[in-house]
Amino acid sequence: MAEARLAARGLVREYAPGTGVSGIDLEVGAGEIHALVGLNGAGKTTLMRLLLGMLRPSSGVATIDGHDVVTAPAVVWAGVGHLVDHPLAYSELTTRANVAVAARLQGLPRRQVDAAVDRVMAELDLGRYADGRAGTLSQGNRQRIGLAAALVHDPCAIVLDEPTNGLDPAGVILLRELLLRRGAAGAGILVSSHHLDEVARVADRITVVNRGRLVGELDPAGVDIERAFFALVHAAEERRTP
Ligand SMILES: Nc1ncnc2c1ncn2[C@@H]1O[C@H](COP(=O)(O)OP(=O)(O)OP(=O)(O)O)[C@@H](O)[C@H]1O
Repeated sequence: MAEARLAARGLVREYAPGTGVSGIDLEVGAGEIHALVGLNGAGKTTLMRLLLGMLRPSSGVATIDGHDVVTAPAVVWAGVGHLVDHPLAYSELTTRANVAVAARLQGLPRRQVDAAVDRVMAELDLGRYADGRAGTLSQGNRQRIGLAAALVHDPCAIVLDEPTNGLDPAGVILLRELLLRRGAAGAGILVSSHHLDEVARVADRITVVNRGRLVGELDPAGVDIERAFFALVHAAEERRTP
């Protein structure tokens, strides 16, 4: 069987008792869009940081294409794209220069950069801001730069934490189509969101995180996804009550 693009096995990372994540087993296969949903503070960002090697687990293993993230070689990281926390954009550089720098930092050969930058800027409708300094752009357009920077090198493992943050309805649709296109092309995509209806439109699987644990899955084709979400969360809370 093919290696999962992203996998967590028994991942634990506690900040203080009862915080962080615990006992996480998760896989994102090639061509799969896997969404994480959960209340504020549930542990989604922590899990994504562990999967990206930004945080060391207390125990357990995170892998990308079968490589432990702690020791994965550069060639593996060249196939990873992520946007976790705030989009990183150099405010004095133009939009185009920011995305080009990201492409180079992610190992794209110099001769491929211009075409890749053009392509991803078109995907995110950033063309009209290409020569504007990032520091002068709106929050939503800076988010688009962050997404373009994460995706410019055509990664096969993608991790996006609340990628619709700040996006207008047109941006949400562009992102949706982009994710579906990348998934269909074989990328494994892990995405978190608070927008259950939007998640249901793109995700193949939806996993619910509650108090640092995975507590169940939602059917993306289900009729009342909000109700199903709260049912899982409440059931998890009741199991915790002594
Ligand atoms: N650096 C840190 N130090 C201490 N506690 C932390 C730290 N980062 C996160 N936590 C705690 O770990 C838990 C999970 O936080 P995390 O940011 O992963 O949740 P989240 O699901 O991404 O939340 P949100 O939806 O609000 O973004 C919370 O209780 C949070 O307070």
